[in-house]
Amino acid sequence: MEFRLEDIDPDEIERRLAVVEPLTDSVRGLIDAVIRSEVDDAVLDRARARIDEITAELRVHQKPGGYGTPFTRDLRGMPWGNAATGLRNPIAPPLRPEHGAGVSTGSVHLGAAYEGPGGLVHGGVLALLMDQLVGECASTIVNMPHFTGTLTVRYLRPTKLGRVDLRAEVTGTQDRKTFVHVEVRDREGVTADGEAIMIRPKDFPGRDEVLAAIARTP
Ligand SMILES: CCCCCCCCCCCCCCCC(=O)SCCNC(=O)CCNC(=O)[C@H](O)C(C)(C)COP(=O)(O)OP(=O)(O)OC[C@H]1O[C@@H](n2cnc3c(N)ncnc32)[C@H](O)[C@@H]1OP(=O)(O)O
Repeated sequence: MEFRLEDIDPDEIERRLAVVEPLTDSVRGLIDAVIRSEVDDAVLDRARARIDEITAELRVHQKPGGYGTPFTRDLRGMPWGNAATGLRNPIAPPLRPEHGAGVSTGSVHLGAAYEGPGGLVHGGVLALLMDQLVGECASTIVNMPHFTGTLTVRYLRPTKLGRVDLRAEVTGTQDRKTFVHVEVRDREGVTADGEAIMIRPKDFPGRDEVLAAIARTP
């Protein structure tokens, strides 16, 4: 877990998102089209060549490693490379969690890119989404970043591709540990649930900046 302060204002965040969110959405569309296209091999070959050209163009100037977790002085997070929520990550569905009193929720549309057994959501994808939501739930409610120490998942019945809703709730805290219950539903009801033990790490890169930003936020 590495946090990095990036001192930009809300207008600059919106400006960047106005450019990258449509790009990310286009690539999500591309991923879905590659999986489901039934065009002939020549068309697929031409598509590959054009995609390779675009990839080369984007690689001219790149960050080393991952995108990281920048945040602003007023603690607005920009984890745009995150595998579950990243607004610059076409692999992310993306989950957009909302946080209330002790509860976090989020809904996603899981299409062909998230399939495990035919027509059903991959169990690892559900664990990914649960992991993210319990992480944000514990971090937001206790107001400090938390790592997942243990996440136990019970797959109760198959989850159909399509709309999936998640809900996480803090059930207790003990020193640096926060306990979170999480549930997943498809259109027919609960399909999986989980229990997480979230740990507030003693130290992590950017900790002092995060603490200063928390102190500044009302
Ligand atoms: C608004 C403010 C926020 C700002 C906004 C930020 C938002 C931020 C959102 C982040 C959202 C991320 C969402 C993605 C969630 C992931 O994906 S996190 C990535 C997956 N998890 C990991 O990589 C964790 C890897 N493990 C570790 O780094 C370390 O083992 C840990 C978990 C930090 C614990 O290390 P530690 O602090 O040295 O632990 P330690 O002192 O040995 O033990 C402390 C206590 O925890 C218990 N414990 C330790 N390890 C475990 C374990 N694995 N399982 C259960 N219990 C354990 C110990 O038994 C001990 O309990 P007590 O004896 O006190 O009762």
